[in-house]
Amino acid sequence: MLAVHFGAGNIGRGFIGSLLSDAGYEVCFVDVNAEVVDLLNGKRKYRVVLADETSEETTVTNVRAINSMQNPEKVLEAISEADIVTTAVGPNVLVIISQLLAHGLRKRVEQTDKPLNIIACENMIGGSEFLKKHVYDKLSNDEKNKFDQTFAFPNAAVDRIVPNQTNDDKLMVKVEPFYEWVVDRLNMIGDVPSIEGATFVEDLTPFIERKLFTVNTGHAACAYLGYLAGLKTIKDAMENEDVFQAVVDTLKETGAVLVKKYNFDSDEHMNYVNKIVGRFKNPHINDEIPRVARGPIRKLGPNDRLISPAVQHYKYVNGQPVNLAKAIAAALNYDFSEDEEAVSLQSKIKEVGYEKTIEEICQVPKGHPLFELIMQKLTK
Ligand SMILES: NC(=O)c1ccc[n+]([C@@H]2O[C@H](COP(=O)([O-])OP(=O)(O)OC[C@H]3O[C@@H](n4cnc5c(N)ncnc54)[C@H](O)[C@@H]3O)[C@@H](O)[C@H]2O)c1
Ligand SMILES: O=P(O)(O)OC[C@@H](O)[C@@H](O)[C@H](O)[C@H](O)CO
Repeated sequence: MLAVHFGAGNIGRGFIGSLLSDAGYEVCFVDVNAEVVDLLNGKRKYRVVLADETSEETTVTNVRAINSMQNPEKVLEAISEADIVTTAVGPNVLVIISQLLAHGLRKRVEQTDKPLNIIACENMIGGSEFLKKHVYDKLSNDEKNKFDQTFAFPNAAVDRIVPNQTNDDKLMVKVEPFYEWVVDRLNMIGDVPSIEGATFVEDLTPFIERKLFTVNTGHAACAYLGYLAGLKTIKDAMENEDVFQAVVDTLKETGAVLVKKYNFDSDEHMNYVNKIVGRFKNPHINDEIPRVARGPIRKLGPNDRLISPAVQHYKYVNGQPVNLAKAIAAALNYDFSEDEEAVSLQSKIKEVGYEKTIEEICQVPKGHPLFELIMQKLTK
């Protein structure tokens, strides 16, 4: 069995690649990082180390890699032979890989009608659907019909904190022990694969919203408020009393939305929240704030971890999402000079002001109560 996985980065090697290899797949990574590709092809294995008191180590074997810049035709071949395709490249890069994927799938349908699932493992709602849209934009109507019979793009939620790696062994990945991979079973094609550690569910929406609006909202609040407080890592920020309290209060707001919307048991949800807060405090992980804060324009988008739960708060809960608004204001002020999106966000604010930026990037119109609340937090 062959798995083609786009993105041999933190989550690609540290989570998805590792689970797929354990499930018996040969994992063929596709990446543009020549160093990582060459190392994977040289060693054909890498180490995954748990970030806890055990430092338990496993070796992921049966792996290889293709440099998609140098050898795009090899990627097409691999896609033709694949039993599953997965990605963990970041939402913006999905648009870029959709070109090669479309070519690969075209080549594949000429050779076989074997069904194939393509699963985007990104932190976004509807990631695989988004990738499908970009692939389908490149197809004729005939091709679209053929693809509909053969390929599926089930959405997924992925959860495992994998910080940026600074190990001497460039392939080794240090990961937290916790992980969760949930895939939308109803939108799959063919047999559901047997992958230990992956869960296939009939309704993904509660899972992805619970994950994104708890783990990622909490993470984002911690990172943006921690950055403004001059702190360096997520753990440092969680040790700061004000940031810690703001994270907990923000998660109470998203929790209220989720409990009401999905009828979750509120005690069980609080246990979930407490577990996540514990994960942020993991002393064995050195997760720097810029990794978690990366891409503030994406994170301030209307369907992402800050704006979506804040807007939904008005629908499902009485009262105002004051803590979410505080985190949104902190995100708007994120000015880290090494983050491209932070730089363009700040120049946009300078050029058109906060009001237009909130309307255009967050898509919260003037007149919406959230708009006023964010403006209040910005001037405080
Ligand atoms: N790290 C985590 O804790 C974590 C957890 C859950 C989900 N995710 C999600 O996984 C995705 C990847 O995150 P990450 O932390 O692994 O990032 P990363 O930067 O470590 O990995 C991304 C990889 O994609 C590669 N890449 C870039 N352009 C490419 C292209 N055109 N073709 C093929 N590969 C390309 C990069 O070289 C890199 O190896 C993101 O959507 C992120 O939100 C991350
Ligand atoms: O990957 P991003 O940029 O969407 O978000 C940064 C972190 O919050 C994220 O990578 C978490 O570590 C991960 O989602 C945990 O499962």
